[in-house]
Amino acid sequence: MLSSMDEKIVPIYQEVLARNPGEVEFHQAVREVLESLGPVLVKNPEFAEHKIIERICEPERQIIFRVPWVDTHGTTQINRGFRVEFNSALGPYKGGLRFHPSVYLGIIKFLGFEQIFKNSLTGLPIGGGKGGSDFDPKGKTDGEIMRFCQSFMTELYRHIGEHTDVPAGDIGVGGREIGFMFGQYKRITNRWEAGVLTGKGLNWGGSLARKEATGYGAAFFVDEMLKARKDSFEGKTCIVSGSGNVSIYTMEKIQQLGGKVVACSDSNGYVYDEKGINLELVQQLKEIERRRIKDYINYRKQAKYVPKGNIWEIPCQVAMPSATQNEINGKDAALLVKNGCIAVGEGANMPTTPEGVHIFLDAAIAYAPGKAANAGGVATSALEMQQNATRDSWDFDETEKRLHKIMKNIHRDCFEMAEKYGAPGNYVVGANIAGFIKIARAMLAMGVV
Ligand SMILES: NC(=O)C1=CN([C@@H]2O[C@H](COP(=O)(O)OP(=O)(O)OC[C@H]3O[C@@H](n4cnc5c(N)ncnc54)[C@H](O)[C@@H]3O)[C@@H](O)[C@H]2O)C=CC1
Ligand SMILES: O=C(O)CCC(=O)C(=O)O
Repeated sequence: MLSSMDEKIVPIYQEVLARNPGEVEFHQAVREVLESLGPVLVKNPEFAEHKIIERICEPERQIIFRVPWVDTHGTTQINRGFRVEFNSALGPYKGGLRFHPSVYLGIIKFLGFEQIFKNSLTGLPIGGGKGGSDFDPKGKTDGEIMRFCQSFMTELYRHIGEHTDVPAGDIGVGGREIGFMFGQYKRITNRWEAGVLTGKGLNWGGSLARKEATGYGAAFFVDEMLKARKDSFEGKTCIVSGSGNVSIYTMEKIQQLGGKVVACSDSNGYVYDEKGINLELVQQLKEIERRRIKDYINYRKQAKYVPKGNIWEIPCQVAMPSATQNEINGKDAALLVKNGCIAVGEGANMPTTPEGVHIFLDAAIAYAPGKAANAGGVATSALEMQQNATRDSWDFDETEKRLHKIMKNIHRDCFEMAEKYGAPGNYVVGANIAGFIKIARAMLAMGVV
């Protein structure tokens, strides 16, 4: 248990378990939020009276659809597509699309649920949603990726729009996939509607700094936590798991802030480079050539590759999990703390198991949950929507400056809310309550809908 759940909230959680059987990741995400909300109901009994928590736990709409496509051998393939439109109290549904073989409804619902609170924390007018497919992009040709994306959009297009629901990328969905989906949306609807997707290419409606935003934002958030403890990244040894979009730009910003990243990974293993990870090499291997991280050691003699290794065994002062859910378990968390880790910032969504979170909180290290630390990505997506709506485009520095300010504000709100609710330094409590209260007030104002 992270902490005990308020007795008024226990039946709500039990109802969530009964209504959503087998969706373990969704249960985990709901429980983590509900465990923080007891004191909020004491101060705001109207939230209980109007069943705000029960309503937030039930998606407004869940769409599941067939995605048929033809592979390079002429064989028909069938995948399943999802879009969960979770909560639109604060704005159009907003959240990424994940293409990964592990995707099923429970994963999309956990991500969509997290997204509601994260988007609220940004202070920008965006509701929460998430989507994706069990399609595996690994090893597919560009032609196969294009045909899959076109088929996916051939159903999704009728549910999305700049004022309705605005998807973006997540695991397995980057600039290439967003391009194919935008092209198909434009073709079907006969509309050049920039605001329907974010993460677009820079010469057709995308925003500078969106690609970097999640990673930069996560590093900014950790920098704020360190500053609150009169410390900084300067000279710190850091570990960043993954080697995709979030990981690469987390590493870049850590290096700019004076930290030294010594290891990163992919789903097959990790590389350790005592001289510091060479980012240009990782970008070349992963972003351009789409190769495995093990190839890194072919170009850096002192580096070593550990197949199936556990990256959290490497001693570090700052850990930033940036790959996938539940990648840090209780044992990993205990080892990190024992090895001298003083700060953990989650670039990924829910990368730490409940046991791991409990260990970080008990050890009183600076621990930032994903819904706060990785909010810079979706925040910059909202900035992309602002630029699209005004047919404007800002330069990199301007956009990064806005991102930085948003992350500082999220840090301040979480920090102050944790203090106000009697849990100083607990960013889990701070993020859950700060995110929840804004949505709850909006839902109350809008009546029973
Ligand atoms: N792209 C975005 O803007 C945002 C992404 N996130 C979260 O960040 C995480 C990473 O997403 P992206 O970087 O966008 O995806 P990506 O597809 O660009 O990269 C994912 C990376 O994680 C690695 N990976 C996957 N499973 C792994 C495992 N079991 N062990 C080690 N490495 C593994 C992959 O090899 C790849 O390097 C996800 O949890 C995602 O939900 C959160 C906020 C925004
Ligand atoms: O930019 C977006 O809309 C979504 C980013 C995302 O998927 C996330 O925050 O987990």
